[in-house]
Amino acid sequence: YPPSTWNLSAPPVKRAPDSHSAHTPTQDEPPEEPQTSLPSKPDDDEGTPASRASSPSSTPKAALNGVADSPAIPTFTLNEHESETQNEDDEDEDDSEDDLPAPSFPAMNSAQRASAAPSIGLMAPPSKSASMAPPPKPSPSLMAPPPRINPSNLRALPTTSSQSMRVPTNGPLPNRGPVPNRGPPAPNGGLAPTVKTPNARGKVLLSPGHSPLDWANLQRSGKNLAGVTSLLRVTPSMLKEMNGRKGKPAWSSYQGKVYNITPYLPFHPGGEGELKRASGKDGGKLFMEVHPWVNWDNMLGECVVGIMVPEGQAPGVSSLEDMD
Ligand code: HEM
Repeated sequence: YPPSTWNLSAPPVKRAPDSHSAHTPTQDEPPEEPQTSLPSKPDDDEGTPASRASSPSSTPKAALNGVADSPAIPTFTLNEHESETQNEDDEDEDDSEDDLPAPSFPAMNSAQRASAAPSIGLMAPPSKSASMAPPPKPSPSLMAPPPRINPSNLRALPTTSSQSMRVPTNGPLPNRGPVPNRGPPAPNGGLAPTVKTPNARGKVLLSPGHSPLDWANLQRSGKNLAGVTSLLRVTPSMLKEMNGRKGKPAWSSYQGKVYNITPYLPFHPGGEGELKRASGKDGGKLFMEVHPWVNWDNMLGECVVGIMVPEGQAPGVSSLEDMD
């Protein structure tokens, strides 16, 4: 830091108490003046020492006015390098340095200037409007939003095929419309069942102890639900006689097997009357029209009587292999 230069140009006697502050010399000046005088300083540094000494723009106006009018005001010059050069050359001529231009601040060899970019000293200071301007905004290219991702690219799974594989959850289920062959079509276009049942699906209110769970428990109870001691060869005439009337059991065939549906009548969710319609004959068609999703053989597995055989064959079946 240039204490020697300061001592040469700033009289300590008339210095203000806070004159040691670096900003003191410029406080007496209009704020615009340093900015107007500074631009000429780098050019002067590049010029010859003679031109710098004679150029009024080589020193701040404070120095020009202060030296002439008020020597008590410390002045500094931007030609610090020149002053130091002269000091090195003429160290003994301390008095002659009073005529030198005021030292620059900060000094050319100061840490402030050393830390700054080398080109700063050669660059013109920004104008007042430029110094007050906000920082430049990033270019639009930097502020561009990220590219939008097409939502269709996020889902690789096909939607149409997966949806087509789904079972409709709130739509009408297949074969859950009105029970066929049960009267004229409904006035509303067949959306509601024509059969008067306690609910829309034609289910009936089962008596206590006849729930599906009760039927399952009954099948596991080991009771003889078929009503026969051995599997029978059932002819069509035999099946027709077992229609549930006159104290006879109700038999019904399904896919070549004959079942005793009598014990299941009070458990049938569709009601006894509906189930009796299949008595004494093949009930497969009615069954499939109403509820093809129901597993007949599983529901009536313990009610198997025998297999259907052509008319004229001897009744009685001795083994299950014949049924399969
Ligand atoms: C003998 C064999 C049969 C068995 C094991 C059987 C079993 C069942 C079962 C488990 C249900 C309830 C279905 C459900 O909740 O999804 C049901 C309902 C019903 N069944 Fe049957 N059924 C048989 C024969 C029949 C026959 C022959 C008819 C008509 C001629 C019939 C008419 C109905 C009706 C109207 C319902 C109520 C509507 C419905 O649940 O969708 N069933 N049956």
